[in-house]
Amino acid sequence: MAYDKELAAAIKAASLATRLCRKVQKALLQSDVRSKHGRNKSPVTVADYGSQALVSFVLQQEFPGEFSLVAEEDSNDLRKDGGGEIVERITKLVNESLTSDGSYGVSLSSEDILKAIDCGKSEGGSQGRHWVLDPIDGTKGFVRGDQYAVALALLDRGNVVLGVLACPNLPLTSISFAHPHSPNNEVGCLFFAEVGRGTYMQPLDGSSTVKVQVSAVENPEEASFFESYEAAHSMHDLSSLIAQKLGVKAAPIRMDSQVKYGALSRGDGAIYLRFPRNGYREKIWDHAAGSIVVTEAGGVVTDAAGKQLDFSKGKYLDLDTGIIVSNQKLMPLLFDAVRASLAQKSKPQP
Ligand SMILES: Nc1ncnc2c1ncn2[C@@H]1O[C@H](COP(=O)(O)OS(=O)(=O)O)[C@@H](OP(=O)(O)O)[C@H]1O
Ligand SMILES: [Mg+2]
Ligand SMILES: [Mg+2]
Ligand SMILES: [Mg+2]
Repeated sequence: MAYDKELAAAIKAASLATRLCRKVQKALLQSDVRSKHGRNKSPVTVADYGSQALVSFVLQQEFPGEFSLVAEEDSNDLRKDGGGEIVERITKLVNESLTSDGSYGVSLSSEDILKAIDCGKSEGGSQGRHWVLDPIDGTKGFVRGDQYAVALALLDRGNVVLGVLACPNLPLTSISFAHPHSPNNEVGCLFFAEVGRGTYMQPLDGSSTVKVQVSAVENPEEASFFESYEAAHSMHDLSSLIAQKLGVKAAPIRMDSQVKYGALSRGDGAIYLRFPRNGYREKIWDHAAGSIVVTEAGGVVTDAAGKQLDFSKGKYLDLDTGIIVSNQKLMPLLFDAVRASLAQKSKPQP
C-alpha cells in the first residue's frame, strides 16, 4: 500500500529509540536531566537527544535525499560550553544502539550526532512530506520512572498518514479500572496506524500483532477518562466538571504523554480531555502520532469547538481551547458537556 516502506522504517526507528530510552531510564542519574533554556525550563535528558539522533539517522538512511523532519529537540544547549561530556554520552548510547541492531555498520561521531539532531529543524507545512517526531513524549514521566512514548508520524500534504507510538512502560493488557496495574503485567507496547488501514498493537519485540478498536461504551456513566498527569498541563478542575456533567463515575486515569492515545485506541478508557492553561500553544509532535492511532481505531479527535486538528500549519496546532478524544457514540454528549462547562467557567463567579 501507499506508505508500507515508510511504516516499516518508522517502526524500526521507534523500536531502536525505545531500546536506548529503556537503558537510560533504568540507570537514570540526576545529572542526565537538564533544563531547557528559556520557556518553562522543561526537562530534557540524554535519552531525548539520543532518541532524536537515532530516529533522524535511521530515517535519513532509509530515505536519502527526500527528507524533512519536524522534531522537538535541537542541539543549541549541547553546543554550549560544558556540553561536550553529555554529547559524548549521547554519542556512545546511539552507537551502542546501532551496533546492537547491526543494520547500518557505522559509528557516528559527536558532530554526526549533533547534525542528526538538528535535521529535525524543518517547519513542516501543507506541501510535500514531513516526518514529525517527539523523541520522548512525557519526559517528566520518563524521569519519574513512569509512562512516556516515542512518537513518530508522517505528514503528507498536511495530513497525518501514518503514526507509530512506542510505549515502553504500558502493560500489554488493559490498564482500565477493571484490571488495575499489576506488577506481574508485562510492559512495552508499540501502536501503529496507517491511513485507511486501521490501528495495530505489538509487544515491543514485534513477536505478535493485534488490531485494536476504541471502546464501544455508549453510556457515559460507564466511561472512564484520561488526562495529563501534570496538573500544569491540563486543567483538572475543568475536566472534572465535564465528567460530572456527563455522569462519568470512575476517577480519572492520569498518565503522562501520548500513551493516553494508545491506551484509548485499545479501549482502556473512552475519553481523553486536554485543556492547557491560557496561552499554551500545542505542538504537532505532541498529537500527530497519537491522533491517527485513535482515529484509525475508530475514535474521534477534535478541538473544543469540534474541529479536526490541523497539522498543516507548521510546528504549532492552531486550536480552540483544548483537545477532546472519544468514540463516535459518546462524542455528541461529550461535546455538549464541554460547551456547557466552558460557558459555566467563563461566567463571573458571584
Ligand atoms: N504548560 C503546558 N501545558 C500543556 N502541555 C504542556 C505544557 N508544558 C509542556 N507541555 C507538553 O505536554 C507534554 C506532556 O504530555 P502530557 O501533558 O500529556 O503529560 S504530562 O502531564 O506531562 O505527564 C510535553 O511533552 P514533552 O516535552 O515531549 O514531554 C509538553 O510538550
Ligand atoms: Mg519536552
Ligand atoms: Mg511531547
Ligand atoms: Mg518530548
